[in-house]
Amino acid sequence: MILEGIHQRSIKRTADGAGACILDQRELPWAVTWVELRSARDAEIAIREMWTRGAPLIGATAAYGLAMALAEDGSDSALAASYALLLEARPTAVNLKWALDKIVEAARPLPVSDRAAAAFARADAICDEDVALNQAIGQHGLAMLRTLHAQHPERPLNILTHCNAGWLATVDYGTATAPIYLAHDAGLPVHVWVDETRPRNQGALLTAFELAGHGVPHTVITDNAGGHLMMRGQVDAVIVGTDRVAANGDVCNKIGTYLKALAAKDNAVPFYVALPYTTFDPDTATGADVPIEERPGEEVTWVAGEGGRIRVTASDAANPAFDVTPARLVTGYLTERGLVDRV
Ligand SMILES: CSC[C@H]1O[C@H](OP(=O)(O)O)[C@H](O)[C@@H]1O
Repeated sequence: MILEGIHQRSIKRTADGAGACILDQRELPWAVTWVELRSARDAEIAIREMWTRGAPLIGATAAYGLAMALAEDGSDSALAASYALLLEARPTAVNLKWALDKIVEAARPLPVSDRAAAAFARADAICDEDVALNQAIGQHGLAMLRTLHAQHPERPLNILTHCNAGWLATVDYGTATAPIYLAHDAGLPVHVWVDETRPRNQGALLTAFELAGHGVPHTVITDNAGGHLMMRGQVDAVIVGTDRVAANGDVCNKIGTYLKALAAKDNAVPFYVALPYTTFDPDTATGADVPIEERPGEEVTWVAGEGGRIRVTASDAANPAFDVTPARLVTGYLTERGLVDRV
């Protein structure tokens, strides 16, 4: 059965306060399965195997993972080992290192006996802040959508999005989806073209789940249809999330984003990137310097489906999980501080 999901917090402290609960997103939309993480290793596995994913949510999950490590062993050596373990879980989303560094900053100056409590409190604050950041992105995005809709008040606004940058990629609300949720709730008529986003289909499986749950009109499309729709004037704006924006404004995001940006440029469709400050990486000069995760080829040759997975080819497969969209193709960056044309 295909379920629908109204937005909610996608990560929570366990009832005993000693762990973290996450949704196992590999099961969506067929099942809503909450999983308890009880150690840094649990968190590392959940991130690496994409039980939980999305740049800000990866950061929040790693933050709790490091807090759990400190509860087990608060020593400097254990902290360093768990930091390294979690940092290696996935290389591209800068939020992972950002969150781990915040936990170290909060805990390391304290006596060993006080470190775990401070780390859990900081992880809680990272989650609360992410929700507020995304709500602010949503408000600024809503203003932008109102301006766009004023150009075509007679019909809904058609927005195209890629992958999942929704509440399932963050602690709540999402980044690219926050303006969409707020527009829908404010009565601004919107329709979303949802890129399926091969090979893991985060769009078809997760974004569709989210939008259906919120009652937002949407249509799932193949990744290759976006350019055609833009050429036919059926896309008013593209809004995507990001895993890392470099100092020069280059945007690293799910594989296929760059091709959408090229099509948008060619068809004069505004291309917006929604991000909180935690996804901006001033220490990485350009997109060329961002580590691009290479995931297992099996994600290309096997397809997840209700009741299991089917193999679609016996061939080898390459699976770069992200690409880089040059800043020159970005119309604007939708941040918690507003819509800016450069970062
Ligand atoms: C709001 S960040 C969402 C970002 O993360 C996704 O990657 P993954 O599903 O592999 O974690 C994708 O790049 C989204 O744009």
